[in-house]
Amino acid sequence: MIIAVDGPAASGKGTIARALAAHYGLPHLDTGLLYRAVGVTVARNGGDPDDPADAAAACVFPDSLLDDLALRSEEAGPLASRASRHPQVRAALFERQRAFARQAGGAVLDGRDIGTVIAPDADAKLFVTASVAVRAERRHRELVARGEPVSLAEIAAELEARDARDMARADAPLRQADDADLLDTSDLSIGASVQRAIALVDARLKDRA
Ligand SMILES: Nc1ncnc2c1ncn2[C@@H]1O[C@H](COP(=O)(O)OP(=O)(O)OP(=O)(O)O)[C@@H](O)[C@H]1O
Ligand SMILES: Nc1ccn([C@@H]2O[C@H](COP(=O)(O)O)[C@@H](O)[C@H]2O)c(=O)n1
Repeated sequence: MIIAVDGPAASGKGTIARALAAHYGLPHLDTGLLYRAVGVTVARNGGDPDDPADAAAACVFPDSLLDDLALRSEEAGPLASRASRHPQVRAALFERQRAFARQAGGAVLDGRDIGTVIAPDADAKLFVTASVAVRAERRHRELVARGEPVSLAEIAAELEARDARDMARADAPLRQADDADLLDTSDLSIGASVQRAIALVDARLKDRA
């Protein structure tokens, strides 16, 4: 069984994807981390994430980088978003994600193009969203707890700019797949969001049985 979870930045898709993976006993891949690894590698190489050659050269990185806390920083999101616009970067990361999705027994993947490009044949697809204000508050709380001093206004502006860039790119833009279920978590707790996600996936699986 393949479950695709897509949505804009800080919508809660990673939280939901991890919970679904635990619930159904499936492995989980946070595909945003791969793009964050590319963005951070470009920066560490002294390159420009807007330059296709610099970004493509950063697609080879050690797996250990995926555990680096720098990838979870506020700066890494925009770097990833800028690098991820280039078709060369998307092509370089495609097979790794596709193979993860197709492994025996299935998987849960979250990102921006899982339901549309990486696993268009997924058994269940969720498009997780929330208002910008709610997403900014959640991300702000997270960063403050980690000791990263960023203002709420700065976070909201960064989220909006990143979503606009992710939706506007020509290759694999952020969008809800035609057959994805929309899950707006703006007014839902984490627990309620997860319960709703499980109900939506169960309904899709029942339809397919
Ligand atoms: N329904 C919810 N209610 C309150 N907080 C939530 C909810 N869902 C997620 N959060 C919190 O919001 C923050 C962002 O959630 P999460 O990391 O799952 O989002 P994401 O969409 O995967 O983000 P990213 O785009 O950075 O990968 C986290 O601190 C998480 O604990
Ligand atoms: N499937 C994906 C996943 C991510 N991206 C890009 O990476 C950025 C960071 O992703 P997070 O989920 O960690 O926030 C994101 O803004 C996208 O530009 C992608 O293109 N495709």
